[in-house]
Amino acid sequence: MDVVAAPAADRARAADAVIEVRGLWSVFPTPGGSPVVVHRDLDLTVRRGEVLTLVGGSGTGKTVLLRQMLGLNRPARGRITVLGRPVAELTSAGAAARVGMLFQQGALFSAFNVLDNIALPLRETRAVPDALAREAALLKLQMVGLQPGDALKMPAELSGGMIKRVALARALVMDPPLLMLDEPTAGLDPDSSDAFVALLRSLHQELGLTVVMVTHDLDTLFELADRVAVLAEQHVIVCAPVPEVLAFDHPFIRHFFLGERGQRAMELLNTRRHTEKGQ
Ligand SMILES: Nc1ncnc2c1ncn2[C@@H]1O[C@H](COP(=O)(O)OP(=O)(O)OP(=O)(O)O)[C@@H](O)[C@H]1O
Repeated sequence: MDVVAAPAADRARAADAVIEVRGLWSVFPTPGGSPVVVHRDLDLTVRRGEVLTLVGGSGTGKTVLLRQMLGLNRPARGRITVLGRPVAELTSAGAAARVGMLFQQGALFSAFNVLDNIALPLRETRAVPDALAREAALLKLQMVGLQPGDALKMPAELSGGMIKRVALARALVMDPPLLMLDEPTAGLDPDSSDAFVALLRSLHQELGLTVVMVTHDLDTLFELADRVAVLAEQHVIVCAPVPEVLAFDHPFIRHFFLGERGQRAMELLNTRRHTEKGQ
């Protein structure tokens, strides 16, 4: 029985995987010195429907890994598949229909108004008439909590929180099943950050998205993450729900989660959960 059951379980797990990273090596040359190995034989699986958060010390290669999972950086060695296909295919036209990306700074085009920024990925594919692209962009504008009256505003007129929302609407305009977020709350004040996290949480639930997120912000992590992948010593040392990660004995984990900052964030989260339960 076991002989038959094992491959079936493997197949089920593989079908559940939205991103698979196997045996990844990232190596960068240094001027005049020996090359820097950022990732060494790194494995990671992102499961359908989860919010997976990447954490690690500065320079451990979180952004490089995110860029590789988008097909923007080529690894020195290893295999990455996204939605069952080699990641290299993501650089082709129409990739925005499979993966939406929210870059750290929002990265809006300053010469385009809000609506045109959101519609851009749809227009680039030339797959739909312009009127439909505008309609889809307007729908996404409202989905991220902006008003129709914001459509004609220019990026320079927007607050930091609004820029993030426009960038999120653009990332979602082609209804991709997978969303990547690089430091989604960086640069936002605490209120805007809380509001943006609440928006991400409700969109994740409503749209059934799979989300990969890099963040240093513990409030954001505790609110959103189903699992946390910790990068250290050039690979993923643990990938699990927060309680299991906390039980993993490693200096980075102790410093990141259990230092003063981590204790504060956890207390805040527990108080919030307690209040929500009482309502
Ligand atoms: N194109 C490149 N050429 C050379 N080195 C690079 C390149 N891109 C990244 N690196 C190096 O790879 C390492 C990992 O960088 P990365 O930006 O992924 O770190 P990170 O974990 O995101 O750090 P942080 O938390 O500080 O943003 C760094 O040492 C960086 O200098």
